[in-house]
Amino acid sequence: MTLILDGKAHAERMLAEVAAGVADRIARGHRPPCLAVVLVGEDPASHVYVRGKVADCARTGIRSVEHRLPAETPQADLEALVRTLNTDPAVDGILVQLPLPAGLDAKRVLHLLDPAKDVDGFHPVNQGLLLEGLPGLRPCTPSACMSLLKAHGIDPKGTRAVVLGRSEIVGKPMALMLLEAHATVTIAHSRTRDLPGLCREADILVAAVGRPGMVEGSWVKPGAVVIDVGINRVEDVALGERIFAADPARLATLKAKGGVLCGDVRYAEAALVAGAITPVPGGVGLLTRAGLMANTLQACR
Ligand SMILES: NC(=O)C1=CN([C@@H]2O[C@H](COP(=O)(O)OP(=O)(O)OC[C@H]3O[C@@H](n4cnc5c(N)ncnc54)[C@H](OP(=O)(O)O)[C@@H]3O)[C@@H](O)[C@H]2O)C=CC1
Ligand SMILES: Nc1nc(=O)c2c([nH]1)NC[C@@H]1CN(c3ccc(C(=O)N[C@@H](CCC(=O)O)C(=O)O)cc3)C=[N+]21
Ligand SMILES: [Mg+2]
Repeated sequence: MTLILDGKAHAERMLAEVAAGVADRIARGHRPPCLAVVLVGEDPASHVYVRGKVADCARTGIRSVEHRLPAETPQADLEALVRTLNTDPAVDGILVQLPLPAGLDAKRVLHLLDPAKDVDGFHPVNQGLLLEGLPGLRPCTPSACMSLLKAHGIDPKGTRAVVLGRSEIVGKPMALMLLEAHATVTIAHSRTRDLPGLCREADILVAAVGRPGMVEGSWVKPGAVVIDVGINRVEDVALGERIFAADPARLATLKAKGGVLCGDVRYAEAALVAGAITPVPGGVGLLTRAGLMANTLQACR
């Protein structure tokens, strides 16, 4: 039997814990934690994610303040906003939604953040603390994945872990956290040779690539734990017919609605082989949001 690692259920547990922490602070006379969300431009997916984050704030008692800027905002104006939020004592956490519109330099903005308010864990100081194995604000997606493993009694110690993707926000920090948990970690990327063969050696396989259905069932070692971070919208029916060969319901939805969400893993195929697997949607995405709430409470404390 394949264990479905239910992100929704675990996100609920994480949110309940944050809500209790917030309530406790308020009961002790503190103001609620406050998260400032900076959203530049009109990327529809970013708007959906930000709406989700604001909803999670409301649920946990965290105050959220949205700053929406037009896509044409000059770099200097965005940086001025970040400086203002850095020094605003009413703001505990700052999230600059990525990707930024073309023409804006995300790295410069992230380096400017007060590390103590960097609830995404993207500032070099927080990255450095993670590298050193010290406490700090850690990236939400990989920490939520670790929390999900822990909640299901899955201990990475001694296992072979393969992380597909080496981005600053998912792949690299995920690999560091698995390493910290005593896995033997391989990081793969677009230049890696024989990806299928490498994946077949993984006891824990994390896919964070951004290519719908890239990981086929035949790439998964029997009994492996599969964590699918990818969130991709598939609209192309020809692509859907390939990646959803084992998933007629998903293919039907794609045809009926003109689009469907899909991870980097072919869920229906992989679930037949894996010992445990996260679905998309209903997996890591919701946990990332819950992780952000936990980081905001931590930043406030
Ligand atoms: N669930 C959640 O909360 C979140 C989900 N995501 C999703 O996760 C996915 C990855 O996001 P992110 O890390 O930001 O992506 P990036 O685009 O920043 O990085 C993608 C990584 O995948 C590698 N890659 C791309 N194509 C291939 C290939 N054909 N074979 C092997 N490796 C490949 C790239 O390699 P190289 O470095 O060589 O270019 C790169 O390291 C996306 O679908 C994104 O939407 C992201 C953040 C949070
Ligand atoms: N500064 C910054 N921090 C981020 O954490 C960040 C970001 N920028 N840019 C984009 C990625 C992506 N991301 C997701 C958050 C929630 C879901 C989520 O809630 N997913 C649900 C619903 C998916 C849907 O309906 O679209 C699910 O998987 O079930 C997904 C993806 C955060 N990111
Ligand atoms: Mg990226």
